[in-house]
Amino acid sequence: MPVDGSVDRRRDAPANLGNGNGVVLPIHSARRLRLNPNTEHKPDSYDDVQLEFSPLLFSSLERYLPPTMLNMSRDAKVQYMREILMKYSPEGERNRVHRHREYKQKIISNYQPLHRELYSMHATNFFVPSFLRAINDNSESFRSVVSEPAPGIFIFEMLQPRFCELLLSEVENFEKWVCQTKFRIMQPNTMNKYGAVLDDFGLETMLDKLMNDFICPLSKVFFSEVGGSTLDSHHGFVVEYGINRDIDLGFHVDDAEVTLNVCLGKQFSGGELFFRGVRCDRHVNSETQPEEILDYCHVPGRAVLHRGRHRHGARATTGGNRINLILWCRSSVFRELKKYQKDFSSWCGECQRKKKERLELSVSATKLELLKRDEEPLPKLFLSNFLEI
Ligand SMILES: O=C(O)CCC(=O)C(=O)O
Ligand SMILES: [Fe+2]
Repeated sequence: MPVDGSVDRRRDAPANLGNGNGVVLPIHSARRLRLNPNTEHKPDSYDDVQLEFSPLLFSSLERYLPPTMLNMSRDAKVQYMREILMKYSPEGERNRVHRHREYKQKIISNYQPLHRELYSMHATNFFVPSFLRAINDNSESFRSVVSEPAPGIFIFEMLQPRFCELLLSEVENFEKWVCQTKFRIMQPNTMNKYGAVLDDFGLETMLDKLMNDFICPLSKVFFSEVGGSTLDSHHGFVVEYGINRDIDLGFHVDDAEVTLNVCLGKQFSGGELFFRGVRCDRHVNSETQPEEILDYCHVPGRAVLHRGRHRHGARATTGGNRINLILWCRSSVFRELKKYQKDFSSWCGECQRKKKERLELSVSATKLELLKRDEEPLPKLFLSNFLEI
């Protein structure tokens, strides 16, 4: 925890521009964008286009193009869409995204993956059967494999030991390459110095599938009030603790709506996660209530799923090495809507507590008022109205 005991707010990790939701404003009256996307249209792929916006954004926006433009050349469509996007994205942000794309491209075209099978989703090789079954069935069957030791913290067996081994060895191989080539890589976030961003060396597509097909079904059920039904981008990384690595992790909230944290191994002691209740921006440093305290011991292969705003930290890893896979899942829709709201009592523990307090106060004030009225003779009109009801 920082010296003043406050919660660290993590700086935005490399932002993904999302899937283009909301970029549907008419620009030229002659060539207006559609209000609703043409879901039947199969957009072009823009993967090879080296521009300041994500290729996915172009593909999504293409569905909103005026019908007359759909059969135009890809270059013409790019030019038109880029003009629109430039109007909505500040220059600093565009440059940052552009530089980050170049950085990733440089890594991906030089780094030779060790285990290619990790780079696309092979669900039956990655996940334990109980998890797969629960996802494939329905929301009722999640409940049988998931435990909830404190409200909003869900624990379940997720990854096969073999998958954990392969991922650990891929990360080791990547770090060896970084060391040999002296490539300067970005740290996973503002607080973890050790570890690597998996999205940056080619695992982005696989992690996107992990979020969409395996985390979204759970977060729709468990976290719908914080954007769990509209997750549309992620930041995926591993964190490493032990000797010559990070020791612990201070009290913080994640830059995520929903966080998946799975222990990959290896052997370690200590490193427990501690949770202290969910908070909105305004209440992030408010007191913890006794019922909000939970300590959790990591077990390899086992996952913890929680709201990004659930305040937490990790205690010192006192022996061995601990490596965890973290997937911060974000919802651009939720972030946009949040700007217009003040009351977060559907998920912030402190907003809830304050609301309850206000309600109790107003109930006792009403009771007092009624008692006072009881003592006075009731006016006729009031009495007859009352009797009619
Ligand atoms: O070390 C852990 O398990 C927690 C990591 C974490 O909270 C984070 O990276 O956001
Ligand atoms: Fe975290």
